Amino acid sequence: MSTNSGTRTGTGAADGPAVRVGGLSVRHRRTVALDGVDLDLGTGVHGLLGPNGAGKTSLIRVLATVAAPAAGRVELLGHDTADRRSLARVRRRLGYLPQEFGHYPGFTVREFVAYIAWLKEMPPAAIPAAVERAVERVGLADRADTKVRRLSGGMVRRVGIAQAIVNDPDLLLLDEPTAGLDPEQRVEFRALLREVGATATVIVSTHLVEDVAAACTEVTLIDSGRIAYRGTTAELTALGAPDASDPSAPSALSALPDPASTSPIERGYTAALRAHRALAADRKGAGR
Ligand SMILES: Nc1ncnc2c1ncn2[C@@H]1O[C@H](COP(=O)(O)OP(=O)(O)OP(=O)(O)O)[C@@H](O)[C@H]1O
Repeated sequence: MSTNSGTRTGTGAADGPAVRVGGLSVRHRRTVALDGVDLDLGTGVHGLLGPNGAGKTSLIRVLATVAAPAAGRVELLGHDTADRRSLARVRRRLGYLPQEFGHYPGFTVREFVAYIAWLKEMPPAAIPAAVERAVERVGLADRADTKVRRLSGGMVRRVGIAQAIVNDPDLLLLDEPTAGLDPEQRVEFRALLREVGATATVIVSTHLVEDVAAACTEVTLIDSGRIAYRGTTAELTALGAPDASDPSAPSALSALPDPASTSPIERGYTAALRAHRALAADRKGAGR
């Protein structure tokens, strides 16, 4: 199912979706990065796709509470983020890997992840075991005592993932997490995502549609600050290979990329984007 409303509720969360966003607008000076976005996201792994500059990072930064919206309502884990008093409570239950991941190169892997656990106000007695588990889950157990400055770029990225999951977050936000990971690590990482997404709400911004195909239950496609498509991964994939006799198939599918050089989900992505842009152009033409 595809919808432009962006409304899809949680899967089984008794207390409602972890993320509820209404009329969200984000600006960077005169640039409108997000324009009136409505979005509910519940338990599961959600892929956030879209072209460069679509607004993915802007959305993740607001959900991570590191940037404030220009307008709209953002409710995370049942708390309105406009209420400054509830922010600390929300942040304790958040995990966030920024696109530009800042770290302390002089810390060892273990020290750095423990430091983040402390910043997240985890009970001190629980920190050592939580750090070991997080470091192990990203495959860095044998590097736990290595200084971060001595790690490869992909390993540093994995430290970033470890610090994001150390507190077993209920809401995990990952901005381009697989950038720099080798194929073996990407496969492991996808398994980790699915594991975390079984009980938490995971939002992954990525350019790699194969990551989405392998790890995400649902996809949100953003284009020029608006929700262009929402659906399950299977639905987006099916959009790339429609039944030619289906009269409801969007005309945007008529000239999809060559199947020999693209995967079904890549074609689905292109189809969804084109359909959204055609609709937006029609609306603009009709003055709506
Ligand atoms: N600090 C900033 N100052 C000015 N404009 C910005 C800033 N950050 C983002 N923008 C603009 O906001 C829009 C959305 O950017 P954003 O980084 O959210 O997109 P994105 O989908 O994450 O892109 P990418 O896939 O390239 O990472 C773009 O037009 C971008 O140029």
